[in-house]
Amino acid sequence: MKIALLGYGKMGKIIERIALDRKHEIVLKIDKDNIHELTTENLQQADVAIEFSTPYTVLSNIENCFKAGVPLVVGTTGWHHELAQVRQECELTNNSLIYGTNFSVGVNIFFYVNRMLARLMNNYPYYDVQVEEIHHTQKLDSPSGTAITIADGIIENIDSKTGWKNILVSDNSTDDNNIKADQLLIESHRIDSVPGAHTVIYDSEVDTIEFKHTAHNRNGFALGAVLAAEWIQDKKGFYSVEDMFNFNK
Ligand SMILES: NC(=O)C1=CN([C@@H]2O[C@H](COP(=O)(O)OP(=O)(O)OC[C@H]3O[C@@H](n4cnc5c(N)ncnc54)[C@H](OP(=O)(O)O)[C@@H]3O)[C@@H](O)[C@H]2O)C=CC1
Ligand SMILES: O=C(O)C1=N[C@H](C(=O)O)C[C@H](O)C1
Repeated sequence: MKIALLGYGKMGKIIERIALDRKHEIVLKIDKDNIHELTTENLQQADVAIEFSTPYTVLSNIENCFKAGVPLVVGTTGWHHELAQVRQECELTNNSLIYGTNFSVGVNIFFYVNRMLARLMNNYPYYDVQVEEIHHTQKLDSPSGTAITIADGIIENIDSKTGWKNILVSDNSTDDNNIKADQLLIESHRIDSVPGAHTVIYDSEVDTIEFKHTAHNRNGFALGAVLAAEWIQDKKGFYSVEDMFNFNK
């Protein structure tokens, strides 16, 4: 399979290594300094594009892939408020896209069990629940996309929570730290070099239950993105990583 990498930072470089190990070919690498090479003609050399750039650049990269008619894996986070519009455009133009806040197998198992756990905990309303995420200090978005997916899985299943609120603990400028009872707190921490850790905490007067995923490195995210590229290359339509893992089947 011929792959175009849109974003050649921490993730792009690991995706390249894993794609080559799996006998794929990298035909285009786009980063900030060679963005002029992102032409329809160059994109059309690829069977699939894998996008891990920034929340500010992802939408125009998606647009360019739609114009070129190249199937696309989007791992970038921080743009999902635009999901409905991108989906509509993908379907109208008969293109293909798979997106996910986290492509690792372990986190997708975590997402699934998180929803089941929330359904169970809804019967025990004396436990309050919150989400904690820790990432490296270069991360541009907060809360993490993964934390938002976890929070959505809780809010869908716990009657007492109707929305989430983020507090970036290292950000001293946050002065509104009041959390209402129906808000799910997502606490974000930024610590040098941490690839990503997410914890769901159920706390009562008598005990605490913690459910935690820790990424030891970025290899799991990158392998998942390459698997997604293999999965999407001959499909049409708009998919999430959940469609690929399909744990409910
Ligand atoms: N879904 C998942 O499984 C995962 C998602 N992510 C997400 O992926 C994204 C990238 O993460 P990561 O690789 O760690 O970040 P990096 O900052 O290491 O890499 C992003 C790269 O994109 C480059 N870039 C800037 N503008 C453009 C553009 N217009 N087109 C293409 N590339 C551009 C940046 O260049 P420059 O530095 O010169 O600006 C940088 O090299 C983030 O949103 C992160 O949250 C991360 C891990 C897993
Ligand atoms: O920026 C990162 O590094 C990561 N971003 C994704 C997110 O926002 O959830 C996935 C992973 O946690 C690493």
